[in-house]
Amino acid sequence: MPLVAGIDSSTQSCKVIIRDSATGALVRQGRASHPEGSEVHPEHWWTALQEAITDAGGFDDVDAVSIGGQQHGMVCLDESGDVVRPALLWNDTRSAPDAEDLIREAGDGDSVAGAAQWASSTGTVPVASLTATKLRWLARNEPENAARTAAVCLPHDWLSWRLAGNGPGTGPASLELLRTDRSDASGTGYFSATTGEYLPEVLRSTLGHVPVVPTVVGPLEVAGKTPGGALIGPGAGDNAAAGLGVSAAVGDVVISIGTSGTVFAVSKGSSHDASGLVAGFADATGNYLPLACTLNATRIFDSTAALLGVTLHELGDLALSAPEGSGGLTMVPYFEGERTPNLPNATGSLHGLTLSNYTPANLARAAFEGVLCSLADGLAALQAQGVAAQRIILVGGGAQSEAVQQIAAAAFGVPVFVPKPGEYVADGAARQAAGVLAGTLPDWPVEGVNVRARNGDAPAAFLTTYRRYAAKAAID
Ligand SMILES: Nc1ncnc2c1ncn2[C@@H]1O[C@H](COP(=O)(O)OP(=O)(O)O)[C@@H](O)[C@H]1O
Ligand SMILES: O=C(CO)[C@@H](O)[C@H](O)COP(=O)(O)O
Repeated sequence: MPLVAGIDSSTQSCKVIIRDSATGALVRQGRASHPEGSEVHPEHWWTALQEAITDAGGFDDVDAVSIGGQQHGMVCLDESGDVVRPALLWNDTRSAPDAEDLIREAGDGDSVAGAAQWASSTGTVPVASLTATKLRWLARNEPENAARTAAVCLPHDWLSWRLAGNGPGTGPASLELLRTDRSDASGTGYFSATTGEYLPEVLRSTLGHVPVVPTVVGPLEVAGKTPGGALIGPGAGDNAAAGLGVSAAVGDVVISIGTSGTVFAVSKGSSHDASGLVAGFADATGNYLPLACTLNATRIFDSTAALLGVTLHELGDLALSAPEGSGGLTMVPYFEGERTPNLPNATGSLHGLTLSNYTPANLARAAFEGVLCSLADGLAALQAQGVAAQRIILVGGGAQSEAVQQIAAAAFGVPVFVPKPGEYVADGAARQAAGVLAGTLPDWPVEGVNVRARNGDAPAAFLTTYRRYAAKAAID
């Protein structure tokens, strides 16, 4: 049977999965790390992709490949195809004032009217994560780099273009070969998920001119070919790819716990949340993907484990040894500022300390409860937009932790399904590649376990306490 490859070029690493296109059986896999930071030169992603492909045994026998990538990152190319400056990533908050300006401008000085206008035209109210706000930042702070920018694309678009043999020095004609898909384009702020069209007026008002942007190809269309002859699929934003990887259907809400925390659902209709909590993205199949994204997820576990001098596994054990509610400790995890709610300058906080509850176990549990409560707020925002949540599907690196699974079930108040450990973004990309080969998406099995909260399906009391302190953080 033909083999297909799926790639997840995420914030922290690059993962390659090779599967049998008919059965979905795992054949080989590989990975490589990305550098830290919210400003990264795309060449590092290309190097990591080469390493991960080699680690996975190469692509010589692979017939089709698709890439899922971290969303929103601003990749600027000059006329010759060279990268103009390091990419600003989704978690870089320096363009927060530009997001505010864009909202105010759309409402002729009235931010409420401006937010409604953005929600209606693009589906999403701008925050610092969106590519459009980064373009405005570039034009304002580095006008010479903005003027040199002949094309703008996203991490997955750029990697697909490199995989097709384009790159630095391939010239202006090669810029016309940039391809993307609707799911990733919908996270730029200069594309309407509803009409499927770019908004050149937004590009002009942010960058100062209209650059080349990747052509948007259909869900199973061929976007190019590798020099070795493998078909390149359209790819997708990583969240949309994860939706494909777990075969999410209407009624499922996927919660991904990685560097970002995301809460999203496949929906038949577009969403236009003027409050800005829910982004009105598109999915990778022709439907929509209303999504709430937080900036603070597994890095809170990483930093708490480092502080306590334990491994992540030990951190989970410690958390599970503490009582629900962490003995009265509450962590609001806005360590890196926050995107949902939109508080780019916020900091994290720890509340309810007493001499008796200040223990490693309570601190560990408070970190998990804080992150999962912030995602419960994202879930509530989706539900407020009319999304039905019959089941949560938990994915991402953090989902492998038993503490995350247990506390998620208590915080969300909805049955939780945890697919067996895997790389669901790369799997979704591989499933898309198989669809490109066959003309239709294959049905690949998704095995996993159901996790129920000990106290049934009512959200736990610690969520109420968390919300009180999170509201305080919003006022501060
Ligand atoms: N047992 C665990 N407990 C908690 N977190 C974990 C565990 N195993 C992995 N992780 C977290 O998973 C994260 C990586 O997840 P991943 O989804 O690959 O991230 P990204 O897609 O953002 O690069 C790491 O930051 C790590 O903290
Ligand atoms: O900004 C968003 C979604 O809007 C993030 O979900 C990024 O797409 C990064 O994802 P991870 O690397 O954390 O998986």
